[in-house]
Amino acid sequence: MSQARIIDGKAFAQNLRDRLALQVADLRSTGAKGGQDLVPGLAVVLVGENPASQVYVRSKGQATVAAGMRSFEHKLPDTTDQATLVALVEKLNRDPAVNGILVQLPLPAQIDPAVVIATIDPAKDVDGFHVENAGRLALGLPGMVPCTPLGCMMLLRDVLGDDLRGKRALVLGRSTIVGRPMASLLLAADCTVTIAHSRTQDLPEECRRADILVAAVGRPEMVRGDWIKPGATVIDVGINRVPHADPAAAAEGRTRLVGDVHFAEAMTVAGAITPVPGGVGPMTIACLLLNTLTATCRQNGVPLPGSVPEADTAAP
Ligand SMILES: NC(=O)C1=CN([C@@H]2O[C@H](COP(=O)(O)OP(=O)(O)OC[C@H]3O[C@@H](n4cnc5c(N)ncnc54)[C@H](OP(=O)(O)O)[C@@H]3O)[C@@H](O)[C@H]2O)C=CC1
Ligand SMILES: Nc1nc(=O)c2c([nH]1)NC[C@@H]1CN(c3ccc(C(=O)N[C@@H](CCC(=O)O)C(=O)O)cc3)C=[N+]21
Ligand SMILES: [Mg+2]
Repeated sequence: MSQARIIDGKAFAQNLRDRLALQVADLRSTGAKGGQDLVPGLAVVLVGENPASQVYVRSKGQATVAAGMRSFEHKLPDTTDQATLVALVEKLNRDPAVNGILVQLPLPAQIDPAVVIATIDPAKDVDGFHVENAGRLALGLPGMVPCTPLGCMMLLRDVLGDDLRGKRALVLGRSTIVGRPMASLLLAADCTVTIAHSRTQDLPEECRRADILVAAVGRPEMVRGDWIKPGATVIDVGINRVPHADPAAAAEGRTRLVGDVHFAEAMTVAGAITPVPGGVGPMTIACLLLNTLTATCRQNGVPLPGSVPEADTAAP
């Protein structure tokens, strides 16, 4: 039986991070010569004690420092009110050492994420969640592109290159942070794009038509092998923690990560597929660093280093 190529997002992300670190070092010395502080700074704000969020925030901070950037972590209690968080974001907007701001989601129930995101200076919005950046992406204008879809797009370009053009792409999920921006990026890459969601009729059949399948539903292993077109490229965004496969381990409360795609089944049908873990997740973090570097260059009127990929939609 045929076996899909496994797309090594972890290795791709590490390679990108290595290149970004070289560019950050360059910027640091360029700035030092010109009396300018060009060291990219990323502020990450975490409200509450969600254990998964704590893990992500820690790994973002580590990746930021490893790339030679400055990391500013702000941890606020679960009981923080919206006005306090908005005031912190406004302070970060004014801080010239902070080039990128990320407010970790989800937020506690008393805080409206839309209000907080609207407060972030669009130029520092390295998540690309602000209405201005979302609108720019939808219109095909340059702006900050959400990290996860951007990372998916880099992997697709690596696998398919110019063959992306004209391909039938299906995005499963229509969230504002993954599905919708992903569809915009695929459209900008000249794919023929369908967006599917919980109201889609005959989802398996929609999936089977796709040359490119991007799954972002948050349902463990929902996409089965027989939903996939033979030879298709499958990008699995899902991060789902489920009980360990070994019943004894599961009984001890141990868990494992699975995607939204049934990986073993998909391996026998797809042409290429991202694993979970080690696929899209590491790309999200690398793209956060990329966006932080891009934001720093734009804020300081410095050209993007040549070897840094243009993170914009509009770029063909
Ligand atoms: N690797 C990474 O870096 C990241 C991974 N993730 C992961 O990606 C997944 C998706 O995240 P996110 O977009 O935030 O999720 P949301 O819950 O915001 O959106 C899920 C989408 O999937 C649709 N959906 C849910 N159930 C079904 C179903 N049974 N059939 C068809 N469509 C369905 C929903 O449809 P409707 O709109 O109709 O409700 C919705 O559009 C999660 O597993 C998340 O953990 C998220 C961010 C980053
Ligand atoms: N404002 C904001 N921006 C985000 O980008 C954001 C967020 N909030 N809230 C939560 C989601 C989720 N997310 C992930 C990032 C990295 C991995 C990642 O590195 N995953 C590893 C494994 C991690 C593990 O073992 O738990 C992998 O897939 O290989 C996963 C998920 C970013 N998010
Ligand atoms: Mg700076």
